[in-house]
Amino acid sequence: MSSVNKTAHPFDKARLEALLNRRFFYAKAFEIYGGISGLYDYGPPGSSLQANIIAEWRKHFIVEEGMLELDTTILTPAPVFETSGHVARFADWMVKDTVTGDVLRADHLVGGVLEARLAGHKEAKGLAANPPAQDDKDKKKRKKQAKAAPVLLSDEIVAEYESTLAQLDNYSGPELGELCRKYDIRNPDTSNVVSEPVQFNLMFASSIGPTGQHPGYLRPETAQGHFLNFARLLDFNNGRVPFASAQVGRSFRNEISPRAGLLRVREFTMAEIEHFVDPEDKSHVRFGEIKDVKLRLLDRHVQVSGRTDLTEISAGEAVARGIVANETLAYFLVRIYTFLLKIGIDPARLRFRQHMANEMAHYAADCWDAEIQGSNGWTECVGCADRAAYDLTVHSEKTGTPLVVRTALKDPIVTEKETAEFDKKSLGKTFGKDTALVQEIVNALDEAGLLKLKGELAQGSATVERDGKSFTLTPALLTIERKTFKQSIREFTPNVIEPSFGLGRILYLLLEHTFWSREQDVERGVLSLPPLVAPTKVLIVPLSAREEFDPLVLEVSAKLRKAGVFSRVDDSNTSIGKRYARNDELGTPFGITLDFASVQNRTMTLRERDTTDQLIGPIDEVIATVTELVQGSIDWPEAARRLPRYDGVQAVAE
Ligand SMILES: Nc1ncnc2c1ncn2[C@@H]1O[C@H](COP(=O)(O)OP(=O)(O)OP(=O)(O)O)[C@@H](O)[C@H]1O
Repeated sequence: MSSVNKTAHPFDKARLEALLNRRFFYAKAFEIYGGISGLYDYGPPGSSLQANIIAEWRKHFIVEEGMLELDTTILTPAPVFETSGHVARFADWMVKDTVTGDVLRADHLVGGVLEARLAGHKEAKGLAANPPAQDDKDKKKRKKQAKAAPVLLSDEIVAEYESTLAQLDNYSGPELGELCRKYDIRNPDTSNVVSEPVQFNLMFASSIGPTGQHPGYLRPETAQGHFLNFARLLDFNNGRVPFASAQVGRSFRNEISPRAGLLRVREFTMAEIEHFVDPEDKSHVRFGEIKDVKLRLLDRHVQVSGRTDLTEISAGEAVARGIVANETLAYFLVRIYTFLLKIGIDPARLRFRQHMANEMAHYAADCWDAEIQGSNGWTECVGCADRAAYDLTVHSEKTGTPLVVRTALKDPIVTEKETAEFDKKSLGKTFGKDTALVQEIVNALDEAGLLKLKGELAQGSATVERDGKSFTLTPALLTIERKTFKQSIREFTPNVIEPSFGLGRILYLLLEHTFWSREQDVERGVLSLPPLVAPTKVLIVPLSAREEFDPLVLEVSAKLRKAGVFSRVDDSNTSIGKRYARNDELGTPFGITLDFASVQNRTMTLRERDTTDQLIGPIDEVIATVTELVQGSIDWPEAARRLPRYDGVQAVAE
């Protein structure tokens, strides 16, 4: 079989972006009206790719883990986000160019400028270390580089910049303003000074109903829909925890200056899981199945020292050593990891980074982000947080709805305590309208207070007082006795562990990870998408448009459809090589060629995208083989053992 060199050409982002645009994976929305930053439409291959990622996500999480699926509304009344804290705190810091008024996100500005300076420093160091220019071309290149002004920095400043970058998510607005002044950070587009950072809430406000009587927001995450339905979900799950709910849906964030394509947009699809668990038992029944899987972790202690080296450690050890807070959180980190690998993310460019203590949401107990490395550096693609009992508690307090779990205790708790019992009739006769007040005073007493009162009553009478009024009690009105209580129900608010996926970020970085160009021709881009998520699984290519091919094309299409394999026919007038090249760009993993031999002998060839190797066999055998390839039950070397290699002339792609 042919070997493939996927790294013959360095990754070229511009080439990938041109491909994605040409093949309409996605494009700026409202383009003919000039477009709006941060809004994108997905075209046919992008939509299919996203749908296939979601289908696998549903299988991997909802089906495999028996989760409860939800589809809750996007439009949300304002009180929900007032209670959840989003109205007060779901905000970023922005600065304004003091001359042009351009708006920039403060942490991104600081990060971008410091990173550029460090890159310039590295370049300047490289230039200084280089031997003198060899020829005129080299001289010109050096001159051009010098113009771009890479500046050498002192070791001290390099260390300061690196430590600032490592903690960028930690800074408050005033601290970001201070950094801008200290390091003279200006708008890179204009070199103008920027204003002091001010907070900007990222939610899109709206109003519900014709008179605007219900202010609302477009949700910035799907999570609140899970929490508000908690009582129903718990009931659906027969009153027991742990269980998880899951939802795939749109979220909206009015990002300050979205500039990174699909990585930062204003409307995006999220897939979120809320796993409700007993706060006293965060073990996971299936932890044993995954405990030996190794993860690449960047924990907070490493980051504090400004380092970024990864610890490769099994999930079991990470929990045992207290690096990951509990089994359930570690279980989800592994499940996120296996999902991302399945859809084609390169494991060498995937890590889990722990949030620093003050970077976490104020209520979170621990938080890890699955970060994927791409041409923009490391990007958070999945947040995995232990949100403790925060959300259920605040919604319950606000609405008065109990959002708790009640479980029968195996060993009931037996307690003894002094208990006051009133003779209500006599009490009413004696104290009239003050009866309730007297009861309130006695009921508010603690154990010591009740014992004191009991002693006084044993002497004949006792006096209680409030607000200058005093009341005399006798054993005929009140008795205090020691009683035994048995508690057989435990009531608690569950904690929530939340894996939250941004599908657009994953999709774009997957495209980066799978893109390469053929060694012999850099123009021939390929997307090596796994069959599992590839938009089209099989391309059917009739050698010519002659009518005698039609029945075969129909037959093969129908048989693939019956086998559940999504195929497309390309009977355009271009050469077979061009048709395959086009589908390599679309990530189609397999191609079937129908030629004259197919008509005569009922054979057809099967091509694999990455190697361009071809096999040949009877139509039904090829269909059976490609079906298994698409299902992932066999790989290409196994297919090559089943079917003879084909080196014919007509159907070869090159
Ligand atoms: N503006 C956005 N565009 C695309 N995806 C996003 C955006 N904001 C968040 N996401 C996705 O949603 C996931 C969960 O959201 P979360 O609130 O944890 O992100 P975040 O910490 O606010 O992200 P960031 O710090 O990058 O703005 C993220 O891991 C990411 O994949």
